[in-house]
Amino acid sequence: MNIRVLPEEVLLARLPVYQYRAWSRAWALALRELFQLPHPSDEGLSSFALLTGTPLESVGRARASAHGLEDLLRELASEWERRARDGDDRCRISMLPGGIVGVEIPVDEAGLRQWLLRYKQKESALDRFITEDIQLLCQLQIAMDHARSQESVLITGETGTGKGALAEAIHAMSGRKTLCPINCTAIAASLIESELFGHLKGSFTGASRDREGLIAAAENGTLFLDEVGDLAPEVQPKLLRVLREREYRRVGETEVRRTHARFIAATNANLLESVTQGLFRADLLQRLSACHIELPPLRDRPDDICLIAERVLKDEGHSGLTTEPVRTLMTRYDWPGNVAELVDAMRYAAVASRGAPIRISHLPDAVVQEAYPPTGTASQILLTAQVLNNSDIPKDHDTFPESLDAVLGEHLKSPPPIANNEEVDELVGAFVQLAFMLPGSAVLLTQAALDGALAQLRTVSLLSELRQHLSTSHFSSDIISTLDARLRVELEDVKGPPLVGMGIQVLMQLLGSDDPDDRSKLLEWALKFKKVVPMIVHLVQAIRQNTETPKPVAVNAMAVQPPRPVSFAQLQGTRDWLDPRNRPVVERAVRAAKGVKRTAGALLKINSSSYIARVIRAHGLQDLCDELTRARRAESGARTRSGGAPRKEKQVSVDVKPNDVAKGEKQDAAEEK
Ligand SMILES: Nc1ncnc2c1ncn2[C@@H]1O[C@H](COP(=O)(O)OP(=O)(O)OP(=O)(O)O)[C@@H](O)[C@H]1O
Repeated sequence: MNIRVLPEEVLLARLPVYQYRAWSRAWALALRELFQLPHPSDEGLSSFALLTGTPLESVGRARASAHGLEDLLRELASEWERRARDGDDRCRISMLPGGIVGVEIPVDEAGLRQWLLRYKQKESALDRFITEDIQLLCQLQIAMDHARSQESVLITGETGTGKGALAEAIHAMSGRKTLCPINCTAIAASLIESELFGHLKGSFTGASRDREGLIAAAENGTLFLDEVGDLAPEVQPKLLRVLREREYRRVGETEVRRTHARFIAATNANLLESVTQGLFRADLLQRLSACHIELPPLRDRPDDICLIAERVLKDEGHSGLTTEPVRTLMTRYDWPGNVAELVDAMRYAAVASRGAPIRISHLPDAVVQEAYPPTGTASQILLTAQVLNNSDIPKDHDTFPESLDAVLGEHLKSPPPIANNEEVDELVGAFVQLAFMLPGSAVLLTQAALDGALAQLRTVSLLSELRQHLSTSHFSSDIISTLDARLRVELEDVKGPPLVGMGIQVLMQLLGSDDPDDRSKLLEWALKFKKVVPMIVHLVQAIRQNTETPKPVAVNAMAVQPPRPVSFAQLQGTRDWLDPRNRPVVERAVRAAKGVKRTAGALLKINSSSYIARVIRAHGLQDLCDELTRARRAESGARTRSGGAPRKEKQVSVDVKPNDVAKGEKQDAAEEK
């Protein structure tokens, strides 16, 4: 339904208007559209209401407003009837083609202004309430019907559903004088009585002068008792008396006073339950709820969410919600804080988006995290991976975030299956890559990656990687500190034999810590970092190569193959040979070598038997070494048997004993320190 009321300036500009022939009783008609038009005539200005005969459809918030217009039309019609009875033939009600009916009543300018003002008051009071929910519309209608009466109104509903706003609207429509609000929770029980009823000087310690209470202040106005469920039990009988007898006494005074205030109370508590528990008087509840309005929570009227959100955004000077995924996400969220929370979230999004269309990443974290299933579950990781793998979304900086939003929105409609650990690991890699690709817009993904990474020990390096990335991109400091905290916890849990290496350095670099305590802690952690050192080394290399702009680097050693040394020569002097992926290179070298120790010693330039022991173990080369030793022994034995000069056997250190390893590692650690 459309309602248009021309602006006052136009109304008063006396523009020409139509001529009419037939008439009908305006208030008997169902309204569809109404205009007020000025009608200049010889006798002066006429007000003109134009309506269609189409039945009123009970949709939209307009219904509540229409109620106000119906009143106005009724007034116009009865005014017309009265004047027609008085023989004023300038009053006309006309039927236009298409069932349009006009009511034309001559009024002077002051009269027109008065009508307009009254209409505007009615219109604007409930205009704040945006809803297409039939239940809420009915409640607003009750509010409107009872606005002008004397009876008390009780507004109930969850926090943020608009109880305070409705109390104000009822007061505005009531035509009463002042609105005096009091929050029954915020005022101490000892003070509330004097606050409400007033007191006499000296009636209690601190009462240094006479004071009128709020009931007196709200004379001929409205007293709004917010959070009435918290009203102190000792005050309840006194308030009951006011409601019953309209009488009260100031504290310390015997004189009985009368009040003509109207009472509106609101609460998010279940007062019936409070009555059962003996916290609230049943008779007071009954008096307060002469008219009871229950505001439904936002989650029960999902269609309102986007309507209200758009209105808030527009009020903030934003163009409004634009993408479907954002709408989907917002309707998935429960909005425990109801409209108040929605209003705050939209104000936040309006700022975060800087005028651009609202995307998922512009919404507050709480909304996103709640609406998407909790990150860190395998299913969530898998979900996003499916999205990444199966969709044709372009992964460029400009369009990717929106298209990802769209695809995620689509996937959210069906719950994803559970992933196994390997999938998780792969997917985490994908996540992190995304985070690299989308600086400033992948908070959701990054958090998922973080949680996914936590699911597996061997992805500890991913955490470091993420940390590095986050610090160079636009993520909020909150996310970074969350990540730091989790990284620390995760590192604490890393088990395994100690290992010296670049881990210490790398971790310090990644965590950027100058604190000596932190450093020694890091050292401890790094010493445990057997498994991930190769990855960290790679990471550092990558970071060094990309100091200016962090590019998408291969972050998950399992999911994405980083550039690796391909020849034995490239392994020289490095510890990359511990990386399992280098096994073929190492194996080739060992096979080609005359002795394992010599080969390793010569090529890797590491004078530590334990280190060699580790490479053998890391690559599962024990069998190969045994085989080589046997072959060499056989060869030298054959040479001796054939009478050749016995050659001095080179020691091939393949029989690695556990003690050797431990000893060597300790030695390595000492050297490294
Ligand atoms: N249907 C609605 N359309 C638009 N805005 C609304 C609607 N309902 C509530 N609001 C707005 O939501 C905000 C919160 O409303 P209000 O403070 O009245 O809620 P409340 O129920 O009194 O909250 P509390 O229980 O926390 O006191 C206000 O800005 C109000 O104008």
